[in-house]
Amino acid sequence: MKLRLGTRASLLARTQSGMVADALMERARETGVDLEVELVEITTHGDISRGSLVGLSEVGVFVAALREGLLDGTCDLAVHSLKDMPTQLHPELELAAVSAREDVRDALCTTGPGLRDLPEGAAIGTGSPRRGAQLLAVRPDLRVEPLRGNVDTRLGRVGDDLDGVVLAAAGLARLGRLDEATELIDPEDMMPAPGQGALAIEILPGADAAWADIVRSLDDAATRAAVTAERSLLGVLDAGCSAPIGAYATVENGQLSLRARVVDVAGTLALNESARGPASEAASLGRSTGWTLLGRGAARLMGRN
Ligand SMILES: NCc1[nH]cc(CCC(=O)O)c1CC(=O)O
Repeated sequence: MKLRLGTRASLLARTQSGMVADALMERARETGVDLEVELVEITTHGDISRGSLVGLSEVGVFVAALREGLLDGTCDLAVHSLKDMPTQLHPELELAAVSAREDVRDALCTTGPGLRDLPEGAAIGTGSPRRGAQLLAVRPDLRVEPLRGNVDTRLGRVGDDLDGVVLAAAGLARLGRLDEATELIDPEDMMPAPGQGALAIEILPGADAAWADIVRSLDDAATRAAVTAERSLLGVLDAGCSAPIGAYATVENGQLSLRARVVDVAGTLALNESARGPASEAASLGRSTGWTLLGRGAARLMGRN
């Protein structure tokens, strides 16, 4: 049978979607299921909008159009960067799989120097308040400049009007351009975004076809538990991918370790929390850590009240 996989049109999105399509066809071959997967490009509001992420009122703009494609039958499955998904799951869709995570770190791309040896006052591009604030926490002298556009456009500005840019290592890796990272920033210096580096595959719920089970077999339990904790925390803080919040969970022998950080956009104040517990309790661990951060003044730090 032939499946239509809905994807955003950017090179990164098509590359990620192509990897999922290949993985599905490989699994199908292994299990003797006849399966072909073709990419269907769907244009999203997020690809068109030019403003900074902060200016976008809707959380998950990158995701909404793909979901529409699923619901109106344009595609059978949709691949999203999990980082871009709203913390609330869609009530009419099934999150069938969370893929094994790529490198979760943020990558600093410069003409040579690392974060600690950039020249005084260097201009670093990022549209993310989370990245901007954490850059300033390490190097208060840096100039954080707004940055949008696809990976190629962003990298093209390094050594042009910017001294560097910060991008997700996962995106660079998938595009085969990880060698352009000057430094993979230690999560202690730059806590990644909740869900960074993982892909999500959504389908219409309850599909009992053989293909749906193949999609579900791509799920990586450890990654799912980790991102569940991170996203539950983000949900309690009532925030999305443009918030100055980092969270990073790992799972080892069924034990989940979660670290989280809320920063003010100036990078002068930060709240750090960590928690450990069974991976099976991922959601409640994330929520309770979120409540702890709120109790310590996270909302005020984010400029809410
Ligand atoms: N918000 C855009 C976005 N969503 C996911 C990724 C990277 C891939 C990933 O995190 O899995 C990116 C680009 C970036 O942050 O540099």
